[in-house]
Amino acid sequence: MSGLVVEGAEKSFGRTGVLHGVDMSVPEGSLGALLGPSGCGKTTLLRLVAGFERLDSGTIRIGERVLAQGRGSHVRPERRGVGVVPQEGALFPHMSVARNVAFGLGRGWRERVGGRTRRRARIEEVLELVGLTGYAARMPYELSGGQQQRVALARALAPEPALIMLDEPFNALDPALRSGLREEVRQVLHTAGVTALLVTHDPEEALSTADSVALMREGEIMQSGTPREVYERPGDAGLAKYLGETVVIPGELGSAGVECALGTLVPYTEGQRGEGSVVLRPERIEFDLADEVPADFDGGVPGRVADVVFAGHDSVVYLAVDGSGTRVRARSHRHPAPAIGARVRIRVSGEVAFFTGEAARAHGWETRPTVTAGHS
Ligand SMILES: Nc1ncnc2c1ncn2[C@@H]1O[C@H](COP(=O)(O)OP(=O)(O)OP(=O)(O)O)[C@@H](O)[C@H]1O
Repeated sequence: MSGLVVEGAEKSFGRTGVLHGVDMSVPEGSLGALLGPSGCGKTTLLRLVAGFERLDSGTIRIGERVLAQGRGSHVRPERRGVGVVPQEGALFPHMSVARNVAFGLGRGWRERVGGRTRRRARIEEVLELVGLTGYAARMPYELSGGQQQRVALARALAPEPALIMLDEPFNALDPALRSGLREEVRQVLHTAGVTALLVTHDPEEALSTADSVALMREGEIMQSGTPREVYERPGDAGLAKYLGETVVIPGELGSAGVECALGTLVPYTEGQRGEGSVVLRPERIEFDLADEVPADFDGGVPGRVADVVFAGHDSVVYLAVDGSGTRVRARSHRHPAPAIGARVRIRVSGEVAFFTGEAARAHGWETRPTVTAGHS
């Protein structure tokens, strides 16, 4: 295995502790995302891995090759075999695309093979990889923002690095371009088979692009896993809210499961017995119109449609649970959308999160609308 491994990384600037024992890994040939809100320490970790900053303690290695260990051992950035695609303005404006891409190719690449230099062949190879064959003679100002980022990626890939890091690479692009380029970059990295780390504060970007996600908060990795694992099984309420829309309702954990307004639900968390918060995704709340349910069906809880909001490809449906004063937000693909006032039976599919104490708090860094059950 020669993926990236970070163990116990600590870093302070003066008296300000920024990283507090970061453990993270990206398996060889995969794309990992380092995801967290602004100021949590992502750039600091990227700079430590690239060798632009020195560790206070901990280890950074690629496979068995140690790049940095504590304050003592520090391989110089140019010897690390780590490529970085910076945020924006990444290209040298006075150099052609070919010269930009060739920038990191040292002497070894001047050797001639079959009548042309390895350098020339490599430039063509990486430009083809990023879909820019024929652009070698162009100047950066002749390219769109998306094309410039693809050249920056080609430049980082050219010297065949052991690791490539992308620092918020899509930030400067308009949203319409972003998702297309993300998908292209994902494919280029997989085709190249290079180990890569995407640094971003955008949950959707991390979840849709990476093979694995490490969630950073205040200088610590709070949770790591596949995008599906961290989205479906967040480690606390704050992480749940940061990663997507949530429904939060009060509940109590007993021997049969969590008792709450939506019935007795099965928790995946190992919460303590007693009162706390049930946290789930709106798309896990399902409902049937009461007149479609057989009279003897007693699953779910009864309620009514309190409101319906058109959301393009689906609808947001607010459901009021009978006798509890609880209103929850669900999503529905029904056409036509259910009528306001319609009687329903509400069910929850799968397991839910149940958090108590500190884990139930939101930490105030969620980026998405939170729908806490209100009273109707
Ligand atoms: N050279 C430095 N000297 C002093 N403080 C620093 C230095 N670099 C970073 N910091 C501090 O470390 C903290 C983390 O910064 P960092 O840039 O790593 O966060 P980030 O998660 O990358 O944020 P962003 O997404 O906004 O770039 C911040 O409080 C920042 O002010």
